[in-house]
Amino acid sequence: MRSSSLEGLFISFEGIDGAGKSTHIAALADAFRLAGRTVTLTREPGGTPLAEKLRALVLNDAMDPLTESLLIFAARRDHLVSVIAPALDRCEVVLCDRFTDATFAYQGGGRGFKLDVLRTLETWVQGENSRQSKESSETLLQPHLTVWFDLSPEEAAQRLAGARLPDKFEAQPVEFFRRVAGGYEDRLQADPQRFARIDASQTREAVWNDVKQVFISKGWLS
Ligand SMILES: Nc1ncnc2c1ncn2[C@@H]1O[C@H](COP(=O)(O)OP(=O)(O)OP(=O)(O)O)[C@@H](O)[C@H]1O
Ligand SMILES: Cc1cn([C@H]2C[C@H](O)[C@@H](COP(=O)(O)O)O2)c(=O)[nH]c1=O
Repeated sequence: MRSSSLEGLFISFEGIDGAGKSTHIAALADAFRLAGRTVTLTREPGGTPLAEKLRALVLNDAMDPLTESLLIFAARRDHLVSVIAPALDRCEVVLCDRFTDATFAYQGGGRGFKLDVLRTLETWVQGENSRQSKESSETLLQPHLTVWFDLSPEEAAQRLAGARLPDKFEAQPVEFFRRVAGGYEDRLQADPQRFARIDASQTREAVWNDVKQVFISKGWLS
């Protein structure tokens, strides 16, 4: 496979827990490497030593939604300035397992936390000197593409049942994940050009074909 562009590419992967993101991110990384690109494979919350410490708190400790949102955005800021922005400046492909859409979906949709506060945090964290060379400080640094693995909460719960010990979010009821999915839908409606929605209820092979097709149609893989 050949990649047609040597611009930095920032791609995020989203979906409720168990939707099947992780299954395909590693395969995409391989496809981009085969195309001659350098890939930074990372995740949120996490991706730096500091952000991974914050991840452990967010995934395991009880806290109110504002505390949770502040910790997630603090982790994101550290991740952006020390990993994502430098990789984009080196024209790498950044594949990020979750990004800010997850905060709007989980904290905004799932927890019902104030969207205006999340928007303010998004502007602070992604707007200020996130990237040195290309973007102006007034532009929010957002993924070029967000791949949303769309799966019903019931199917996702079935896939996760017995697969691993559930963390704080995975232990939430189906109704929570219905609200999370609603949060993703709202983000897609607000910025449809950025999103590729994948029917994640298909077989692994069919999902992979759909994911690959999205990247081929953009000219990023062939
Ligand atoms: N298309 C599929 N059909 C059936 N099972 C699948 C499919 N894709 C993935 N799985 C299985 O579902 C489970 C969840 O997949 P995976 O870990 O990739 O999801 P995820 O979206 O990364 O979840 P999380 O965000 O919670 O880490 C795994 O056991 C995986 O093997
Ligand atoms: C980025 C982000 C994540 N979360 C939640 C979503 C998941 O339940 C976990 C991360 O686990 P994964 O196995 O790595 O997907 O964290 C969140 O609530 N808010 C966020 O912004």
